[in-house]
Amino acid sequence: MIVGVSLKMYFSHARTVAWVEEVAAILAGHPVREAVTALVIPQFPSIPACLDAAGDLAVGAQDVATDDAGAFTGEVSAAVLAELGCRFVEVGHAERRRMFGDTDEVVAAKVHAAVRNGITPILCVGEEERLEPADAAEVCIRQIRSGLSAASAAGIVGDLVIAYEPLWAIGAPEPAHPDHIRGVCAVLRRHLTDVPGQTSVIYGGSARPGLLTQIADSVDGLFLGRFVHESSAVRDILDEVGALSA
Ligand SMILES: O=C[C@H](O)COP(=O)(O)O
Repeated sequence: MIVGVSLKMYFSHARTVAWVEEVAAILAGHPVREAVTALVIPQFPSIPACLDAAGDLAVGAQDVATDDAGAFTGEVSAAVLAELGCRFVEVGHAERRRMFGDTDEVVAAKVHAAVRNGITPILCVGEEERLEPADAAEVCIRQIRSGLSAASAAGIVGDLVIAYEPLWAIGAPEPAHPDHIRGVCAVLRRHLTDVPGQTSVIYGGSARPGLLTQIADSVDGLFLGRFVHESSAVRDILDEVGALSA
């Protein structure tokens, strides 16, 4: 099970590090600590301090450059993220696609940059408007094929996490209905059996404690945001993982 958290741009640096220290302590004392991949994705400047405080928590980045080095002012390369110790990088989040112009081509180049530097991409996919699960899955599969196209053309195989995040459920009062999530993610999982490397499907979009229990047969974990800003909510989710595996 993957329990991933993006802190987006919500916290100060001090609060980010304090949150990571709290969650690292919760994880260290939890019986499922060896059965989960728990990861936090802070803002770029907080990454080194988070790595120092993370314990068994993995640390990721919220975005990555398409190129590894050169005249790309303001960008952050996968090479440097790998050098620091980041194991994951988020690519193609809806907010990046919508607000910062990350096209399908850019997303594919960023996935390629991550995998050629040994970092696992968390490729975010999801439909914009509410659709039936089969139609939503079709949109997502198209985004997955496109997102993997550059890495595949280069013959690079690496681990891959697909974050299924229907856009209408991000920042919403409620997550998508469990039946919808299960319907889409089951199709995505079947599709990924043909993709080389270790693949996982996690759900994000107003995810919170209690959801995993309802969708655990169809997902490999959660991608969380606002609803774990209180670190104790991470303990609740780890407890769910424990109950599910009991
Ligand atoms: O990266 C996380 C997702 O976009 C979900 O965020 P949210 O749970 O705050 O809606």
